[in-house]
Amino acid sequence: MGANEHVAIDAKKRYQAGVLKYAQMGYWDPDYEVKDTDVLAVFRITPQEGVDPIEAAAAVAGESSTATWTVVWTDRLTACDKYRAKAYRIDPVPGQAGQYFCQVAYDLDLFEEGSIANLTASIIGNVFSFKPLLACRLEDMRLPVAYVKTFRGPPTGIVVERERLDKFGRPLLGATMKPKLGLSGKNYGRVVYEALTGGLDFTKDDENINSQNFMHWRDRFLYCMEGVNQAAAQTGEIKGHYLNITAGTMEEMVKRAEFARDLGSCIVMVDLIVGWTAIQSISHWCRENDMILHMHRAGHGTYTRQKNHGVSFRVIAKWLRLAGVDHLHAGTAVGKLEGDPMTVQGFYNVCRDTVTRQDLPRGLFFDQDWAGIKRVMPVASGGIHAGQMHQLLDLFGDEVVLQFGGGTIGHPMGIQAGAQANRVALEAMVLARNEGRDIVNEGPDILKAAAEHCRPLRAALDTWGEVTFDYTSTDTSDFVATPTAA
Ligand SMILES: O=C(COP(=O)(O)O)[C@H](O)[C@H](O)COP(=O)(O)O
Ligand SMILES: [Mg+2]
Repeated sequence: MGANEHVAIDAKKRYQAGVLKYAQMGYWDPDYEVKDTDVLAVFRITPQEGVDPIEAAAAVAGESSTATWTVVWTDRLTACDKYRAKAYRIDPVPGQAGQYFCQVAYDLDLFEEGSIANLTASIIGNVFSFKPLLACRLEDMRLPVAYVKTFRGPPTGIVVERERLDKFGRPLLGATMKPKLGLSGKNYGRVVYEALTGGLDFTKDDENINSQNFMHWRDRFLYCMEGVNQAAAQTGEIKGHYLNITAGTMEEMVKRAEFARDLGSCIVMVDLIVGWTAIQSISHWCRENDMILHMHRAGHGTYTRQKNHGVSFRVIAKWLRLAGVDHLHAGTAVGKLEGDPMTVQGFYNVCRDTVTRQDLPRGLFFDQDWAGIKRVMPVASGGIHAGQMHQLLDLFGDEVVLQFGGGTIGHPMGIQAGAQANRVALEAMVLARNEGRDIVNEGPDILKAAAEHCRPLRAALDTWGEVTFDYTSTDTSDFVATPTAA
């Protein structure tokens, strides 16, 4: 390696035709002073054998901002010194030979206001396929206040959602319809009705239910809203069903959203796979129409789970808060799907904080000021049951929707009993916590005591009490000695 390979080349030679190292082109600047208005990103890079890590970091900065593989004289027609992103820091990943965290600063002028599509086209546009890197992962971002303010964020937010629902001081309860596919509209609506009358606040379409032949979307909407309205009338509580409006075109999504609104639904749902622009459009629609927007993160595991390559879910959560969702699936830690407890708590902080603080054991590299945009209600869903209520309340607190799909509908005494078991378990645990009891250690006893007066809860504990999903987590912190266990 030449002595000056990391130093930006002399101004006179800088724009001569030919190939220079990215560091020599000015994309590595260890003395760079980060500005409050800069967009910051931290990437985990694994350079190929023999590739200099600093040059790899400079290449990431270059290819995610202005550079290409060779010098171009047209740089000189631009404010290129400003527009060039700067890799300014590189650290070996603790305990992972060959991996480095590199930090890159981007000038605010590089980004269009209010467009996640534009942000992502730069930050994750090309670099993840770059040949000198074996792998690359976007670990975290710091979005400056000036940039955050160009987004409208969640249309409803946690405070207004609770006011509309008139429910306070406890997590909300939901259930995903099962089986995921195949029910007719009438049977489906019956499941909604049973679950809501049993004590849940919400029921939910599954990610892959749209408008298949066994149940067209209008049937689903009509029967679900009949269930919602009947349950609300019978219980005296406000109820909702997340009507999934995911469809093949934006026009069709809006058509379905309008029908949901006209039927009196308080909430609609989309899947992450509809894409950033569609999410922002439907978020604006929800704001105009006073609707809560539920986001199912379908598909995320394809690129968020493996630590060496992809995009961390904490970054996806940040983008989704800007794009404007009210509910976001953010993991359970104890359930059937990937989720290291502290890593998952980091996702929850991104959703719920007014200012998120740097917290390396939870995977948060930066302080993030949310500049007053509303907070997102995280959703814990995926293989959870009443027997885990103490763990869920301890891990996530009150501002969360706890969603038990199989853990409601699979109850041996029926769906309504399944919902009752969850509501009683939740209320018993919230009461115990409020009385100052140690719910982590006493949780199983608190549940047993509540079950003495509630046969459905007893049956739930007998059926699922011993069910756990004890597997090693993949997406764990690099800054704690041993991965945390639930
Ligand atoms: O259908 C379910 C859960 O059903 P059940 O409660 O029967 O397991 C959801 O799609 C998952 O929660 C998604 O996972 P995540 O929330 O992690 O994105
Ligand atoms: Mg599902």
